[in-house]
Amino acid sequence: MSARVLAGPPVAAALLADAAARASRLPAQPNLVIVSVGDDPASLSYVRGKSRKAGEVGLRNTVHALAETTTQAELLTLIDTLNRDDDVNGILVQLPLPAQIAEAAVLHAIDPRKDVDGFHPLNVGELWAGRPALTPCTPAGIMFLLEHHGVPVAGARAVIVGRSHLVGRPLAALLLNADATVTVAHSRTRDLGSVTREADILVAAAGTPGLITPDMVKPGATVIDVGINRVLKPDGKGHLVGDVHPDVAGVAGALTPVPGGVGPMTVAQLLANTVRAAELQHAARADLEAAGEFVR
Ligand SMILES: Nc1nc2c(c(=O)[nH]1)N[C@@H](CN(C=O)c1ccc(C(=O)N[C@@H](CCC(=O)O)C(=O)O)cc1)CN2
Repeated sequence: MSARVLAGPPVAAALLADAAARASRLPAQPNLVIVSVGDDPASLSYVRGKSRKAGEVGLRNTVHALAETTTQAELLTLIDTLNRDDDVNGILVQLPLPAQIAEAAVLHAIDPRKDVDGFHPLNVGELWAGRPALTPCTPAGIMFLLEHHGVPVAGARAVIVGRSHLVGRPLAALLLNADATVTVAHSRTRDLGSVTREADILVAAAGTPGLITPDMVKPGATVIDVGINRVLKPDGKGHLVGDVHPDVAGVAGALTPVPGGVGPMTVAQLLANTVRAAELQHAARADLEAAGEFVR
């Protein structure tokens, strides 16, 4: 028997349709600013994809493509300008950044109300406290995908392989907030297979091609593959493969493909977060106006 395929694009389309409908009810089109630094081809391609999709759902957006040699001070100056601009609802800095720029300094500088990536410590703290927050896009997209496909989360044993700030850690908080019993495994976990075999929901986010093999999966489990690994196959061509070995399809109950699984959810969730940020900013302004406060 082969696992049910949890395809991303139709679910991403549903999320985008909802974001577009909510955006159309706002007094102004939400405005997203995307900042990239350097020439990494994959990053530039993700940025183009985000900008294109934003336009498709009716969001205003601007891309600042900065040179590889950009200094941290220059990037922080740009972020300060964007923070102060009331017409900007969302700010995203594409990762990774070149070595001369400290990622934490940049992510901490973004106004948490415009932090559509959900990486600012204030948003991270709210998420772990179980309160509403702007939430990192890949983990939030995975939760939407699970819900859309009717995968039960409450009471499920969830195992995440990978403890990154982009995926593993925030996804652990989201699954915990949704009443799953969560284990985070990583490169130092002993006997990884004995841990992963416990999982009703297994998330592979380690960045290691084919790490999860059929013997590591409980029969019938839902397996979410977050890996995006570019490898050279024997045919001499470059291919995109996940962290989950293809033979896992014979054991799992449901499986996300790579490509076409979690990746499209990341972009859709970014645009949903941008609309959410705009909604919250408009509501805060309306509250101030109702209280007779001066609003710029
Ligand atoms: N500031 C951020 N930087 C990065 C994030 C992020 O969420 N915020 N995530 C990743 C990259 N990423 C978005 O930025 C991203 C990765 C993959 C996809 C995607 O649609 N993948 C496709 C395959 C695309 C291909 O052929 O390369 C798929 O899986 O089907 C979208 C966005 C790191 N940086």
